Amino acid sequence: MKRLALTGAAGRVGTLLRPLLRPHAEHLRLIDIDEPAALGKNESFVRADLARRDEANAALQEVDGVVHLAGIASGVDMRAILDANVLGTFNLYEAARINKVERVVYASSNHVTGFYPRGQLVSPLDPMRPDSPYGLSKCWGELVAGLYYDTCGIRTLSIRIGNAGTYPASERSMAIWISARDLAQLVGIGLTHPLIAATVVYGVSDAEERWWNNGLASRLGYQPQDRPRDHARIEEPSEGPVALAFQGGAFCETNHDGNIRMRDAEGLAKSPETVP
Ligand SMILES: NC(=O)c1ccc[n+]([C@@H]2O[C@H](COP(=O)([O-])OP(=O)(O)OC[C@H]3O[C@@H](n4cnc5c(N)ncnc54)[C@H](O)[C@@H]3O)[C@@H](O)[C@H]2O)c1
Ligand SMILES: O=C(O)[C@H]1O[C@@H](O)[C@H](O)[C@@H](O)[C@@H]1O
Repeated sequence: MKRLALTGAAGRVGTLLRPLLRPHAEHLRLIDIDEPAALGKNESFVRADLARRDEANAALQEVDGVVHLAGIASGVDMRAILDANVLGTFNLYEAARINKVERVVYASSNHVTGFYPRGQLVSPLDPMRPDSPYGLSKCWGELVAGLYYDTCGIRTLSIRIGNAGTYPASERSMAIWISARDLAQLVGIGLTHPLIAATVVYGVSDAEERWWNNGLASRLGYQPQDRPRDHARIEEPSEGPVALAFQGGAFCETNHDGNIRMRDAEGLAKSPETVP
């Protein structure tokens, strides 16, 4: 790819991805409200708040593809999430349309399906089951991607990233961690695969314990190189009963009354003895 943009470039995942993306682009434009660490030879920085339409439009001028990481990465502050994730992602796609950007890789999240029980193998085709205001905002992002493929042909790979920390730091992350190089491999697929339209995969390395059916990612050529157990440094405290029951972990505890409920794909209540 000639000119690639990376939003949220100053953040944790952006900082991990930059050195892996740079060799594959003639130019990498870093977009963020905060300044990223020292620029490399083929990098430039554009300060932009994507919640502002004019700044988003200007930031995406003359790029061929964009990896969209910018946003609030956790939490329950709905005002901030509405600005950065909901409005920010909408503006990103409007800017892509106006500037004729053909490809987007969208940093979605496992929290789109965080309220599935841990014993259940979930696929991107299963109904969304967000676990928090943050998870809801990521559902929105995936839906926006679909709208912009249907209306103007912008192709998006939404990657429901598990945990992209530098190493797996909790029991939960043993099932959901993705290394930077595996994530970069998925990003590459998203930017180049001819069949991508509005496609959703999970972003996970070669985990022993599987929560997600990632067959679609395999069909697109994804071959994870790293195994969470080879990198694990467990240091996070063990989780409470609600967090332990569901894939989203502690995110599921937001406003949770402590009564664990399950439902089926049709939205009907499951009795506890049929769980999962
Ligand atoms: N870290 C993970 O394990 C993980 C897992 C799943 C999904 N994700 C998603 O990946 C993305 C990056 O996550 P992260 O952990 O690097 O988060 P982060 O908070 O470290 O980085 C987010 C970056 O986005 C920027 N940003 C926020 N609002 C913005 C706005 N309005 N305009 C421009 N820039 C803005 C911030 O300044 C920050 O540099 C997020 O969208 C997050 O939801 C991360
Ligand atoms: O579930 C997880 O571990 C991760 O999920 C991501 O969506 C969040 O951005 C990150 O802060 C969490 O650590």
